[in-house]
Amino acid sequence: MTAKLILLRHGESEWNAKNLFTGWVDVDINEKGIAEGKAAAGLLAKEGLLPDILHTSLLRRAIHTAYLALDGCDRHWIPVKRNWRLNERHYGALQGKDKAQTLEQYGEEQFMLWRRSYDTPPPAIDVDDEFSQHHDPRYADIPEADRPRTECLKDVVARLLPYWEAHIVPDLAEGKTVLITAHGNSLRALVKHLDGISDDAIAGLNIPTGIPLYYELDEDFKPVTPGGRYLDPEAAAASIEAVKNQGKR
Ligand SMILES: O=C(O)[C@H](O)COP(=O)(O)O
Repeated sequence: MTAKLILLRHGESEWNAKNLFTGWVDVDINEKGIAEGKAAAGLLAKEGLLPDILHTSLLRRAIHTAYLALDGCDRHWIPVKRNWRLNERHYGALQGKDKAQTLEQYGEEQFMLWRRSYDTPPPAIDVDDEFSQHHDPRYADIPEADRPRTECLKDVVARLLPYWEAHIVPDLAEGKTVLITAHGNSLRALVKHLDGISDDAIAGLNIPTGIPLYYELDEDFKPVTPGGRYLDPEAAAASIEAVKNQGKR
Protein backbone atom coordinates (compact mmCIF):
# COMPACT_ATOMS: atom_id res chain seq x y z
CA MET A 1 0.00 0.00 0.00
CA THR A 2 1.24 3.52 -0.72
CA ALA A 3 0.45 6.62 1.32
CA LYS A 4 -0.61 9.99 -0.07
CA LEU A 5 1.06 13.16 1.16
CA ILE A 6 0.50 16.69 -0.16
CA LEU A 7 2.84 19.52 0.84
CA LEU A 8 1.69 23.08 0.28
CA ARG A 9 3.68 26.21 1.02
CA HIS A 10 1.39 29.15 1.85
CA GLY A 11 0.44 31.51 -0.98
CA GLU A 12 2.42 34.71 -1.50
CA SER A 13 2.41 36.78 1.68
CA GLU A 14 2.40 40.54 2.16
CA TRP A 15 6.03 40.32 3.24
CA ASN A 16 7.08 37.97 0.40
CA ALA A 17 5.87 40.71 -1.94
CA LYS A 18 7.77 43.38 0.04
CA ASN A 19 10.90 41.18 0.08
CA LEU A 20 11.17 41.14 3.89
CA PHE A 21 12.51 38.31 6.07
CA THR A 22 9.43 36.91 7.79
CA GLY A 23 10.14 33.82 9.89
CA TRP A 24 7.68 33.65 12.80
CA VAL A 25 6.15 37.10 12.14
CA ASP A 26 2.46 36.41 11.53
CA VAL A 27 1.71 38.17 8.25
CA ASP A 28 -1.21 37.22 6.03
CA ILE A 29 -1.27 36.22 2.36
CA ASN A 30 -1.95 38.97 -0.21
CA GLU A 31 -4.28 38.99 -3.26
CA LYS A 32 -1.86 36.87 -5.26
CA GLY A 33 -1.58 34.45 -2.33
CA ILE A 34 -5.37 34.20 -2.14
CA ALA A 35 -5.49 33.38 -5.86
CA GLU A 36 -2.76 30.76 -5.33
CA GLY A 37 -4.73 29.14 -2.50
CA LYS A 38 -7.82 28.94 -4.72
CA ALA A 39 -5.80 27.59 -7.64
CA ALA A 40 -4.34 24.91 -5.34
CA ALA A 41 -7.90 23.80 -4.59
CA GLY A 42 -8.58 23.41 -8.31
CA LEU A 43 -5.42 21.32 -8.77
CA LEU A 44 -6.30 19.02 -5.87
CA ALA A 45 -9.86 18.56 -7.15
CA LYS A 46 -8.70 17.90 -10.71
CA GLU A 47 -6.31 15.16 -9.53
CA GLY A 48 -8.87 13.71 -7.12
CA LEU A 49 -6.39 14.25 -4.28
CA LEU A 50 -8.84 15.05 -1.53
CA PRO A 51 -7.22 15.45 1.89
CA ASP A 52 -8.63 13.54 4.90
CA ILE A 53 -6.68 15.53 7.47
CA LEU A 54 -4.78 18.82 7.62
CA HIS A 55 -1.58 19.48 9.56
CA THR A 56 -0.63 23.16 9.63
CA SER A 57 1.68 25.60 11.40
CA LEU A 58 0.39 28.21 13.84
CA LEU A 59 0.90 30.99 11.33
CA ARG A 60 -1.93 32.80 9.58
CA ARG A 61 -0.47 32.55 6.08
CA ALA A 62 -0.43 28.74 6.22
CA ILE A 63 -3.83 28.49 7.95
CA HIS A 64 -5.46 30.90 5.50
CA THR A 65 -3.99 29.13 2.46
CA ALA A 66 -5.16 25.77 3.82
CA TYR A 67 -8.66 27.12 4.28
CA LEU A 68 -8.81 28.33 0.66
CA ALA A 69 -7.35 25.08 -0.70
CA LEU A 70 -9.78 22.94 1.32
CA ASP A 71 -12.83 25.14 0.83
CA GLY A 72 -12.37 25.06 -2.94
CA CYS A 73 -12.43 21.27 -3.07
CA ASP A 74 -15.22 20.83 -0.50
CA ARG A 75 -12.91 19.54 2.21
CA HIS A 76 -13.29 22.48 4.60
CA TRP A 77 -14.74 20.04 7.20
CA ILE A 78 -11.75 17.71 7.70
CA PRO A 79 -9.93 17.48 11.05
CA VAL A 80 -7.12 19.97 11.58
CA LYS A 81 -4.01 19.67 13.72
CA ARG A 82 -1.94 22.80 14.27
CA ASN A 83 1.54 22.80 15.67
CA TRP A 84 4.41 25.28 16.04
CA ARG A 85 6.80 22.55 14.87
CA LEU A 86 5.55 23.18 11.33
CA ASN A 87 6.24 26.94 11.61
CA GLU A 88 8.61 28.74 9.30
CA ARG A 89 12.25 28.72 10.38
CA HIS A 90 12.71 31.44 13.03
CA TYR A 91 14.74 34.06 11.17
CA GLY A 92 16.24 35.60 14.32
CA ALA A 93 17.38 39.22 14.14
CA LEU A 94 16.72 39.25 10.37
CA GLN A 95 12.94 39.15 10.94
CA GLY A 96 11.42 42.36 9.54
CA LYS A 97 14.59 43.24 7.58
CA ASP A 98 14.64 43.95 3.85
CA LYS A 99 16.31 41.10 1.94
CA ALA A 100 17.86 43.36 -0.71
CA GLN A 101 19.27 45.75 1.91
CA THR A 102 20.65 42.82 3.91
CA LEU A 103 22.34 41.44 0.79
CA GLU A 104 23.84 44.84 0.08
CA GLN A 105 25.00 45.38 3.65
CA TYR A 106 26.54 41.96 4.34
CA GLY A 107 27.46 40.70 0.84
CA GLU A 108 26.25 37.65 -1.05
CA GLU A 109 28.30 35.05 0.83
CA GLN A 110 27.01 35.97 4.30
CA PHE A 111 23.49 36.56 2.98
CA MET A 112 23.33 33.10 1.40
CA LEU A 113 24.93 31.52 4.47
CA TRP A 114 22.06 32.87 6.58
CA ARG A 115 19.40 32.01 4.00
CA ARG A 116 20.51 28.60 2.78
CA SER A 117 23.38 27.05 4.76
CA TYR A 118 22.33 24.03 6.80
CA ASP A 119 23.85 24.99 10.11
CA THR A 120 24.56 28.73 10.33
CA PRO A 121 21.71 30.55 12.10
CA PRO A 122 21.25 34.32 11.77
CA PRO A 123 22.02 36.34 14.93
CA ALA A 124 19.44 35.76 17.69
CA ILE A 125 16.62 38.27 18.10
CA ASP A 126 16.19 40.20 21.34
CA VAL A 127 13.18 38.80 23.24
CA ASP A 128 11.66 42.29 23.45
CA ASP A 129 12.28 43.24 19.81
CA GLU A 130 9.16 44.39 17.95
CA PHE A 131 9.51 41.36 15.66
CA SER A 132 10.09 38.82 18.47
CA GLN A 133 7.39 36.22 19.31
CA HIS A 134 8.88 35.40 22.70
CA HIS A 135 5.84 36.66 24.63
CA ASP A 136 3.20 35.48 22.14
CA PRO A 137 0.61 33.35 23.99
CA ARG A 138 0.46 30.81 21.17
CA TYR A 139 3.95 29.65 22.15
CA ALA A 140 3.26 29.47 25.89
CA ASP A 141 3.49 25.64 25.76
CA ILE A 142 7.13 25.78 24.67
CA PRO A 143 9.30 26.04 27.82
CA GLU A 144 10.71 29.55 27.86
CA ALA A 145 14.33 28.41 27.55
CA ASP A 146 13.46 26.36 24.43
CA ARG A 147 11.54 29.10 22.60
CA PRO A 148 13.62 29.82 19.49
CA ARG A 149 15.27 33.22 19.09
CA THR A 150 16.83 32.14 15.79
CA GLU A 151 17.09 28.89 13.84
CA CYS A 152 19.15 27.34 11.07
CA LEU A 153 17.69 24.60 8.89
CA LYS A 154 19.30 21.95 11.09
CA ASP A 155 17.34 23.30 14.07
CA VAL A 156 14.13 23.12 12.01
CA VAL A 157 14.81 19.48 11.10
CA ALA A 158 15.38 18.73 14.80
CA ARG A 159 12.06 20.26 15.94
CA LEU A 160 10.00 19.08 12.96
CA LEU A 161 10.92 15.38 12.80
CA PRO A 162 9.46 14.44 16.21
CA TYR A 163 6.13 15.88 15.03
CA TRP A 164 6.39 14.06 11.68
CA GLU A 165 7.01 10.73 13.42
CA ALA A 166 4.49 11.13 16.24
CA HIS A 167 1.58 12.81 14.44
CA ILE A 168 1.84 12.70 10.66
CA VAL A 169 3.22 9.20 10.01
CA PRO A 170 0.41 7.60 12.09
CA ASP A 171 -2.21 9.39 9.94
CA LEU A 172 -0.48 8.19 6.77
CA ALA A 173 -0.27 4.65 8.21
CA GLU A 174 -4.06 4.69 8.67
CA GLY A 175 -4.39 5.31 4.93
CA LYS A 176 -5.37 8.98 5.24
CA THR A 177 -4.51 11.45 2.50
CA VAL A 178 -2.56 14.06 4.46
CA LEU A 179 -2.24 17.75 3.58
CA ILE A 180 0.53 19.74 5.27
CA THR A 181 0.41 23.50 4.85
CA ALA A 182 3.60 25.12 6.01
CA HIS A 183 6.51 27.28 4.88
CA GLY A 184 9.49 27.56 2.58
CA ASN A 185 12.01 26.36 5.14
CA SER A 186 9.90 23.98 7.24
CA LEU A 187 8.99 22.21 3.98
CA ARG A 188 12.64 22.23 2.87
CA ALA A 189 13.42 20.46 6.16
CA LEU A 190 10.75 17.83 5.52
CA VAL A 191 11.74 17.30 1.87
CA LYS A 192 15.37 16.91 3.00
CA HIS A 193 14.28 14.11 5.30
CA LEU A 194 11.94 12.42 2.78
CA ASP A 195 14.35 12.53 -0.16
CA GLY A 196 17.52 11.98 1.89
CA ILE A 197 19.11 15.19 0.56
CA SER A 198 22.61 15.94 1.90
CA ASP A 199 23.39 18.94 4.15
CA ASP A 200 25.21 20.59 1.23
CA ALA A 201 22.72 19.85 -1.55
CA ILE A 202 19.73 21.16 0.42
CA ALA A 203 21.09 24.71 -0.14
CA GLY A 204 19.96 24.44 -3.77
CA LEU A 205 16.36 23.45 -3.00
CA ASN A 206 13.63 26.11 -3.04
CA ILE A 207 9.90 25.62 -2.52
CA PRO A 208 7.42 27.74 -4.52
CA THR A 209 4.42 29.44 -2.90
CA GLY A 210 0.94 27.98 -3.28
CA ILE A 211 1.60 24.96 -5.52
CA PRO A 212 0.79 21.49 -4.15
CA LEU A 213 3.72 19.05 -4.13
CA TYR A 214 2.44 15.48 -4.16
CA TYR A 215 4.38 12.53 -2.71
CA GLU A 216 3.35 8.92 -2.93
CA LEU A 217 5.15 7.14 -0.09
CA ASP A 218 6.06 3.46 0.23
CA GLU A 219 5.61 1.28 3.34
CA ASP A 220 8.69 2.91 4.94
CA PHE A 221 7.20 6.36 4.24
CA LYS A 222 9.86 7.08 1.64
CA PRO A 223 9.00 8.64 -1.74
CA VAL A 224 8.11 6.25 -4.56
CA THR A 225 9.32 8.99 -6.93
CA PRO A 226 12.18 11.05 -5.45
CA GLY A 227 11.30 14.75 -5.32
CA GLY A 228 7.57 14.09 -5.62
CA ARG A 229 5.51 15.86 -8.27
CA TYR A 230 4.27 19.45 -8.42
CA LEU A 231 0.65 19.50 -9.56
CA ASP A 232 1.46 22.52 -11.76
CA PRO A 233 5.10 21.92 -12.81
CA GLU A 234 5.39 24.98 -15.06
CA ALA A 235 4.17 27.44 -12.45
CA ALA A 236 6.37 25.70 -9.87
CA ALA A 237 9.51 26.13 -12.00
CA ALA A 238 8.87 29.87 -12.47
CA SER A 239 8.12 30.41 -8.79
CA ILE A 240 11.18 28.42 -7.65
CA GLU A 241 13.36 30.74 -9.73
CA ALA A 242 11.74 33.79 -8.10
CA VAL A 243 12.31 32.41 -4.58
CA LYS A 244 15.93 31.65 -5.43
CA ASN A 245 16.57 35.20 -6.57
CA GLN A 246 14.93 36.95 -3.62
CA GLY A 247 17.09 39.75 -2.37
CA LYS A 248 18.39 40.65 -5.81
CA ARG A 249 16.86 43.87 -7.04
O1 LIG B 1 10.64 33.72 6.22
C1 LIG B 1 10.80 34.17 5.09
O2 LIG B 1 11.28 35.29 4.86
C2 LIG B 1 10.37 33.36 3.90
O3 LIG B 1 9.20 32.74 4.17
C3 LIG B 1 11.43 32.33 3.52
O4 LIG B 1 12.51 33.08 3.20
P1 LIG B 1 13.83 32.53 2.47
O5 LIG B 1 13.39 31.92 1.15
O6 LIG B 1 14.63 33.79 2.29
O7 LIG B 1 14.47 31.55 3.39
